[in-house]
Amino acid sequence: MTQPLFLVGARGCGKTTVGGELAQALNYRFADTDHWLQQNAGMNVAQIVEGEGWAGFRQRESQALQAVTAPEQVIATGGGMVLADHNRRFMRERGVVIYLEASVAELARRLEAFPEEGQRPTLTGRGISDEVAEVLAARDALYREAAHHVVDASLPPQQVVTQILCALRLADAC
Ligand SMILES: Nc1ncnc2c1ncn2[C@@H]1O[C@H](COP(=O)(O)OP(=O)(O)OP(=O)(O)O)[C@@H](O)[C@H]1O
Ligand SMILES: O=C(O)C1=C[C@@H](O)[C@@H](O)[C@H](O)C1
Ligand SMILES: [Mg+2]
Repeated sequence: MTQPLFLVGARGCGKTTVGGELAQALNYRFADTDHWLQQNAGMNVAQIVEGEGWAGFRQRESQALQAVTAPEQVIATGGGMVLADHNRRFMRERGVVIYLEASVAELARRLEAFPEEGQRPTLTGRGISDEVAEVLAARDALYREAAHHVVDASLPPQQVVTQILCALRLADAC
């Protein structure tokens, strides 16, 4: 199997963290669309949104997705990558898409501990817990629609990696 692997899910579900460990386990390269686009723009997400609005950011993240997609690549996407129908279709057609599912409580706990405001400016103007609940309610169906596999992302990163390897039939002890 050499297809790119796309990790999707809400802010804080662990796409970046798990993606790096998954790439190591498979000896694949790792790319993160948020990191790619911030480097390419010379601005962080908050600065892009301030200058270009969310519409400008969304355009840049679609470009990032196209730019980093390659064989033997694990790709951590931004939490809103699935909003565009063309991104969902592109990921499903070009590779294997994995939804890292976690509860609102778990996501809010992680985001409160590690807010990284430069990369995660507010989406709704609400507090973290209310925002996570509102955004997940709106997007959960899109993550599921995009995904070939759903894994439990509330477990420690190595266990999430194992679940993914099992879903891909790349591990023996599942
Ligand atoms: N499986 C896990 N168990 C415990 N903590 C985790 C886990 N995965 C990630 N974290 C922690 O949660 C925080 C958010 O993780 P990460 O940045 O990987 O999420 P993300 O899905 O890439 O978010 P974003 O959509 O904003 O890019 C990090 O500080 C990370 O250490
Ligand atoms: O959930 C979202 O819409 C976002 C998640 C982050 O990964 C970044 O892509 C950005 O902050 C937007
Ligand atoms: Mg990330």
